[in-house]
Amino acid sequence: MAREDKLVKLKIDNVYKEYQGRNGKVVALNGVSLDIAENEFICVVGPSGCGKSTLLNIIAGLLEPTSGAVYLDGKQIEGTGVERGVVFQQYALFPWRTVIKNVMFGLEMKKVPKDKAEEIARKYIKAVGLEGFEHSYPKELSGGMKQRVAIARAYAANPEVLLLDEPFGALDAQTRVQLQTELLNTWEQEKKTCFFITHDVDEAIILAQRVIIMSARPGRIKRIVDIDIPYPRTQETKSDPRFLELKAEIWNEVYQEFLAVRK
Ligand SMILES: Nc1ncnc2c1ncn2[C@@H]1O[C@H](COP(=O)(O)OP(=O)(O)OP(=O)(O)O)[C@@H](O)[C@H]1O
Repeated sequence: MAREDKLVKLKIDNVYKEYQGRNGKVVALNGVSLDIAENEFICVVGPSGCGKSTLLNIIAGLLEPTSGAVYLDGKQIEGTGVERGVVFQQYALFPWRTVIKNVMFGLEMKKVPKDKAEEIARKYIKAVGLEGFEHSYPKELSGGMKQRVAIARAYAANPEVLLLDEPFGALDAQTRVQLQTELLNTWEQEKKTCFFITHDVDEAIILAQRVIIMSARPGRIKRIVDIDIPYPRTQETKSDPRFLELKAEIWNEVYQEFLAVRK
C-alpha cells in the first residue's frame, strides 16, 4: 500500500515554537509539517538544539506550539492523553514502586481490574527480559534494566502512539543494541505509531521506516529518507551494503547541520 493510502495517525501542521530565553526570543521550530501514518516507525535525527525534544513534547501535549497544531486522528492535540505514551532518556520510574507496580501504573490509571493488569504487566516484563525482577525496586536495577521497565510500562498502557526521546541515549553500546532488538521485536508483534528521537544514525536506520533529518536551529525538516530495508531487521543488517549507503547519506546531512551550528 502506498503511504498516501494509509491512515494519517499524526498530522504535524506548520508548527512554530518560540521560547523566551534569557537573552531574548529563541525560535526552536520554524514551520514543521509532517504526516505520520498509523503504525509507522519514524526516527528523528538532527544536531543538538534543533528542536527535536520540543517537537516531541508538543506531540505529547506537554508543550503548546506558538502557532500551528498537531492532530491525532484528525483531532487537535490539547494537553496530554492516554493514547500517547512517552519514554524519556531518564527513566522516570516511581522509585517507591516495584517493577511490576511501575509497569501496572498506566493500567491502574485506566481502572483495569488488578488481576488483568498484573497479567498484562507480566507479559511485557517478559517481553523485555525482566522475568524474575517483578518485585525489585528501581534502585536495585541497572540503567538498561530501568529503561526496559520504562518501555514495558509504555507498552502495557497500550497507547496508540509511542513517543521516545533518546530512550537509549544513556546506555552502554551493548545494552543499547540489545534494547533496539527488543523494541523492534515488540513493534513487529504489536505495531504502534512510533516517534523516536536519536543522535545515533545506526539506531535510526535499524528501527525506522522513515528517518526525518532536521536542520540546525530554528528547526525545520531538512530531508526525509525512506529506509527501504525490509523487516525483520537484525544487528547483522548493519553490515548490509544498503544500510551502509543510507548511513553515509544521512550522516553526511546531519554533519552539515552540525557544522552549521558550530559556525
Ligand atoms: N524552556 C526553554 N526556554 C528557552 N529556550 C529553550 C527552552 N527549551 C528549549 N529551548 C531552546 O530551544 C532549542 C531547541 O531545544 P530542544 O531541546 O528541543 O532541542 P533538541 O534538538 O532536542 O536538542 P538535544 O539534541 O541537545 O536534546 C534550543 O536552542 C534550546 O536551547
